[in-house]
Amino acid sequence: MTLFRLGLTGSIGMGKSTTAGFFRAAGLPVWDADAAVHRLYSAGGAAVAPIGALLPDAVIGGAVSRDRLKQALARDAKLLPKLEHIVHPLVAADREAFAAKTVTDIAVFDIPLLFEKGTETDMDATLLVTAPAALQRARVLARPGMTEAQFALILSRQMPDRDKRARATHIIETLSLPSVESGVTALIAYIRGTRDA
Ligand SMILES: CC(C)(COP(=O)(O)OP(=O)(O)OC[C@H]1O[C@@H](n2cnc3c(N)ncnc32)[C@H](O)[C@@H]1O)[C@@H](O)C(=O)NCCC(=O)NCCS
Ligand SMILES: Nc1ncnc2c1ncn2[C@@H]1O[C@H](COP(=O)(O)OP(=O)(O)OP(=O)(O)O)[C@@H](O)[C@H]1O
Repeated sequence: MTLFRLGLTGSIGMGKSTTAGFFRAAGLPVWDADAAVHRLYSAGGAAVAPIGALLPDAVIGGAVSRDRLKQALARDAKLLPKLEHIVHPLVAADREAFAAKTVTDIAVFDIPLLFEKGTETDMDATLLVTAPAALQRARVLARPGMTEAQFALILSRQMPDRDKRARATHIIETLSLPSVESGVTALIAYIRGTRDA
């Protein structure tokens, strides 16, 4: 049976990592796009040399410095597409290597920018985790070092939750841990049921 790819996404603080944990607990492998970028940027990672060729200052001690990258991105609006041109094919290759060695029937791909970057076309279905705006806000502002201004800036750069809701195949409201756990169990059973049918 071919691998069923479930793309997991949601805006900041909506509960992607927590929900991914329930899929792992149910025995499904989870690929994490943010973790893949961290691997690619770390010493020996495949993104270090090409980013160093584009921006020598962004490499410190053999690894990409995210602070230096952010400073450079703030100075030059044309830099992000160039960076994406390097990073996105490497991220896609990491994802495909993971998929190739996966032996389960379903795998979960935790991708914060799933809809923003159009990656949903590589998925068999998408799952949006969401919550009321007030709950999202309370969760994010509870994080150490997070400010109202920073939260507003991050939100302004993400696709609005209502647009993500319109695009998603499945939606789970992350109101409580037990409700998410049962939502995950039901979704896995649903996907398996549709494949067996
Ligand atoms: C800009 C960087 C250095 C910021 O790193 P940092 O550790 O501070 O934050 P983090 O990665 O969690 O991103 C913070 C927020 O920025 C937004 N963001 C990050 N990359 C992008 C992008 N390519 N386009 C739009 N928004 C982005 C996300 O909404 C995210 O919530 C880093 O995100 C980066 O190198 N991005 C380019 C690579 C990329 O496209 N990554 C996305 C996954 S493929
Ligand atoms: N179902 C839930 N019930 C109660 N609390 C939750 C639930 N899901 C997430 N939370 C809480 O909300 C906060 C954000 O959750 P999480 O880190 O999973 O979100 P995220 O979408 O991965 O965030 P980010 O986009 O910032 O990486 C955490 O404090 C977490 O404990």
